[in-house]
Amino acid sequence: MTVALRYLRESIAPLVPMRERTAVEASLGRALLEDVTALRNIPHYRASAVDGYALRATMTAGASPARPVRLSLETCQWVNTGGLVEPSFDAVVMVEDTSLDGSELLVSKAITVGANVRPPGDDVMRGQIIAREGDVVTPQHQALLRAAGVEGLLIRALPRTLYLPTGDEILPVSYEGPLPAGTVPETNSILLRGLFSRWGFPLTVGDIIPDDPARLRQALEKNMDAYDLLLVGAGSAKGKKDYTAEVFSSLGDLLFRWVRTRPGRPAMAARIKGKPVLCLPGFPMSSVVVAMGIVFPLLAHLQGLPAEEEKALSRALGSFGSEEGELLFAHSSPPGVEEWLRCQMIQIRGKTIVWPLPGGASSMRAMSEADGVAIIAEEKLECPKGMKILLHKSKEISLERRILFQGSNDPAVERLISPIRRLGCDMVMRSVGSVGGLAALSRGECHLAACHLIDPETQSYNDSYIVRFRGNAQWRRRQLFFRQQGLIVAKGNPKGISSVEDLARPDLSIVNRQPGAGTRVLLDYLLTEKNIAPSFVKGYDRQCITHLDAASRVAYGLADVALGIKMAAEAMDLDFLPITEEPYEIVYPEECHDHPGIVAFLEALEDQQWRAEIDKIGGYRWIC
Ligand SMILES: Nc1nc2c(c(=O)[nH]1)N[C@H]1C(S)=C(S)[C@@H](COP(=O)(O)OP(=O)(O)OC[C@H]3O[C@@H](n4cnc5c(N)ncnc54)[C@H](O)[C@@H]3O)O[C@H]1N2
Ligand code: MOO
Repeated sequence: MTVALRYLRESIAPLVPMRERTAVEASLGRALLEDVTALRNIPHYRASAVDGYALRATMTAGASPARPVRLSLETCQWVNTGGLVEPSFDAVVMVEDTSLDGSELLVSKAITVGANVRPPGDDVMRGQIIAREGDVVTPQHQALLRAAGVEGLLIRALPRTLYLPTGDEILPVSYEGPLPAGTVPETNSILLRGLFSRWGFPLTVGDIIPDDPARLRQALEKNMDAYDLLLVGAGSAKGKKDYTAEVFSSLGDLLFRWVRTRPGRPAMAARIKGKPVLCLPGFPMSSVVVAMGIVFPLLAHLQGLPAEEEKALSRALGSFGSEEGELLFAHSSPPGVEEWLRCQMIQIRGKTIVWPLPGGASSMRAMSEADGVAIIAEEKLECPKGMKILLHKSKEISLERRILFQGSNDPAVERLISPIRRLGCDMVMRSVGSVGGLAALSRGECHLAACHLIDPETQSYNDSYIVRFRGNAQWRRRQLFFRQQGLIVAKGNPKGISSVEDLARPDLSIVNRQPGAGTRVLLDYLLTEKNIAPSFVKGYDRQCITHLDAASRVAYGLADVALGIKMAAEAMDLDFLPITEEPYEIVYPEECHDHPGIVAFLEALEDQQWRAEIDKIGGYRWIC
């Protein structure tokens, strides 16, 4: 990316002249290109600084509370704060230092000439410099400039950018009705608009262009003169309809294609009529990476500003700063590319830990849940657990009030985040299964774990597992609720599934959960109970990590049945055959008991709104 950017800077000249005149009112956030002097004094007349009486100071000589001076009201004049002090007066006495006695004013304080009078130019003198070249206009500047009689400003002009989304499958977000299969709502322009607006640059979004090289060429030719930078969305890779490179080459010089950055690898740029034209790959995260890594610094270059590479990324992300943390687990970075990881961050036992979120360049969820990005250099391949990495933050996070939950996935617990936030704290979650959660807790890698693990020997839940993982540590336990586990099947149960025995039917396939998930332990227990070997269950090795994921695979016909909780079946409008009710329990170390996030978690469990929501969904029974 750095190389691509350098090449762009060398190939594209900054715009000249990059200056424009604008009204003060329209100048917020813009950079001034000249010093600005006041055109009038502030205040521009002699103004009273207080509510009181304007008079001549000599008239108050010797006045004190014990011996007030009596003045005829005719010799002074009431004046409000900010009011004009007539030339015949030279001071204002505060109303608190006076009292009225008929038509006379009793003044109980001696004042000096000029007291409580703001002379013209007291704040700003006409001709004085009140804003300087290089200042970025703030609301405070705007008020000052207008008060000083300034109307227009010479500011640095902004490059005009056009974004052209392309793709036969792309529909406007305003499309009404259910989206036909194979179509995608045009959301990349929403992302870009937001980024440009945060950065303070204008962005125009064009109509969606179908995958037709002639139409793309036409759109570029038509808009070339009106914009300083043109961005084409998608069509960058090797698809049968990826024409962007061909069109760029036919109109100008292709400067580069493919960058050593992931996501964003298929990015390309051309110089057409001396102007930069870039293609942002279609996947949302790829677009973001190219926008932040190339487009944002290019906008600065077009304005003739210095590169300031070390600050560019932080600014592109919103200037939330960066923080170092240790990797929660080992990560393998692909060879030959700089990798942008979307990460979350937590502080535990005085250590800051960071982990990349799952999901590729197409994952919009990972992109929006992340606290920021960490960049793994091209030459770095294996990143061991505990390796220090720098997270460039894209949001404000209060680490001391945030907890990490690892363990069994449960949609009701996921819904606790909002009540926890209402209490001023935060919780981030990793669904690593019940065993994974207890193991993470034993390693000090989370504040809170949750499990529902049946012991096949005793048929009791959790005890033996907790004893095994806890070792000598002190852990607190709390059962939250019972949840119904059962078979999730297609609506109307077309395959006539009725019991666990059916899972061995050759015409059925299941979707399972990952090893260590309580639901998988339960399935193994149920199969053993019925003497069914896993090898007889089709799909036993197909895994997913959440109940909703399992249910969704049944909904899309990718599996006939999954063991899971009722809530997931309901969410996907599927049928549910109850099998058992299990206790769901949370566990946390004694030392975390006073952590504000744990205190908030426990308080949130009493949240009536949350409980009512869960009751409405069904499949849960409260313990207390
Ligand atoms: N055989 C290969 N396939 C792909 C490669 C490759 O090297 N070889 N690269 C992959 C990478 S990396 C990326 S990134 C994408 C880039 O795709 P394109 O730029 O060609 O874009 P499309 O294929 O048209 O779309 C990809 C994806 O993004 C969605 N999209 C496109 N525009 C928008 C928009 N404005 N708003 C929302 N979503 C959009 C589009 O529907 C597709 O789902 O290629 C990989 N493939
Ligand atoms: O580089 Mo692509 O943009 O990995 O997704």
